[in-house]
Amino acid sequence: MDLEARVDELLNGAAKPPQSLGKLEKHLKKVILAWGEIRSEMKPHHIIFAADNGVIEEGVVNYPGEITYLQAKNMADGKATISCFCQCNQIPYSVIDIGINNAQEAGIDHKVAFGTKNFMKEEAMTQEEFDRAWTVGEKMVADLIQREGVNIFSFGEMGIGNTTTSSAVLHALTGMPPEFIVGYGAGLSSNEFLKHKRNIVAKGVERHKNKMQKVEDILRCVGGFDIVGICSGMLQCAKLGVPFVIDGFITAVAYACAFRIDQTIEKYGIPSHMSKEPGMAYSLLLGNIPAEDVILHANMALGEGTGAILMVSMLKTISYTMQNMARLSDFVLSESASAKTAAV
Ligand SMILES: Cc1cc2ncn([C@H]3O[C@H](COP(=O)(O)O)[C@@H](O)[C@H]3O)c2cc1C
Ligand SMILES: O=C(O)c1cccnc1
Repeated sequence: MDLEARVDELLNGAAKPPQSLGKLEKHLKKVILAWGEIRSEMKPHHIIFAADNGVIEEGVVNYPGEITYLQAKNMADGKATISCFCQCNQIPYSVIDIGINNAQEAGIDHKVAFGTKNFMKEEAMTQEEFDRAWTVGEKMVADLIQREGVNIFSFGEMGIGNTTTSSAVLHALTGMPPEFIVGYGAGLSSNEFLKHKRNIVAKGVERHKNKMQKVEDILRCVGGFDIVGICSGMLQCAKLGVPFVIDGFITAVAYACAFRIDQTIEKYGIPSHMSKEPGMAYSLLLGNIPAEDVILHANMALGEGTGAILMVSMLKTISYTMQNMARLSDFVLSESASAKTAAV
C-alpha cells in the first residue's frame, strides 16, 4: 500500500464516521505526506524573527519603533502573548534578532543590521544584507532539524512597520492595488491614516519597480529582514521534508514569495488562522491555499504566530487521537447488527 492509502486507512479505519474530524483529518494527512512516512511523535518549534523597518519614518505606524526591541525582549523573557501561548501548549520557541534597531540583547543574535533603510528613499537592504538574512532563515531551520529533530515548524515575527513592508511586497509581487491589501496593522486608526499608508506602499513600489524582476529583489527593495528569514526558512523546510504552519499576514506574504520561488512548497505549508488584515486570504491563495482550508477565524491580528501555536496543538491532538483510539475493525457486533451493517 502506498503512503496516501495508508494514511486514508489510518483516518478512515478509526472508530468514528468517515471524515467526522473534518479539516483536522485533511491537515494531518498533509503533514504525514510532507514527512513521507507516518510518525508517532510531532516535534514542533516556533521561530519568531524580529527586525526593524526604516519606512516607519513615513508615519505608517501607530507605535514607536522601540517597541520592536521591547516586545522581542518580552518574548525572549517569556512574557509576550506568543511566549505564553507556547508555554501553555509546551511548544519550544526561539526569538531571533535578525535586525532589531537596538544594541542590547533580545533573543538569539543574528543581527544583519540595525533595521532596514527607508524604502521611500533607497533600497531597504543591500544585496549583502539580503544574502545574510536569507542564510539566517535557512540555517535556523536546518540546525533545529539536525540538533533537535524538529519535524514541524511555525513562524511569527516582531517588527514595527511589518504590515507596511508586507503590503509593499505583496503589491510588487502581484500588482494588486494597495486598497485591497493595506490594513490598519497594530492599532486601530482613521481612514486618513489608511489612505496615507496605501500611498506610501504605492509610491515605494513605484520607486523601485525597475529593479524588482525577481521575488528576491522585491524582498530586498521593499521587504524586511524578518520576511526574508521566514521566506528562506520555509523553503528550507520544503527542501528538508518538514511541514510548517502559516499564521499572520506577514508570514502569509513570505509564503506567497516562497511559492513563487518554488511551487513544491505547497506540499509543506499548513494554514492556521485567518488574520483581520485584508491581504491575508489573497496571500494564502497565491500559494494555493483556499480560505476554506483555514480552520481558525478568530479575528486575531498579532503577527507573533498565536494562531499557528493553536493549530500545532490541534495537529498534535488529532495525531495522538488517530494513533490511540479504537479501530472500526475492533467493534464486535452482534449477528443481527452485523447483518444490518453488511446490508448498508
Ligand atoms: C505591543 C505590540 C506587540 C506586538 N506583537 C506583534 N505585533 C505586530 O505588530 C507589528 C506590525 O504592525 P504595524 O505594521 O502596524 O507596525 C509587528 O511587530 C507585528 O508582529 C505587535 C505590535 C505591538 C504594538
Ligand atoms: O495579521 C498580522 O499578521 C498582523 C496584523 C497586525 C499587526 N501585526 C500583524
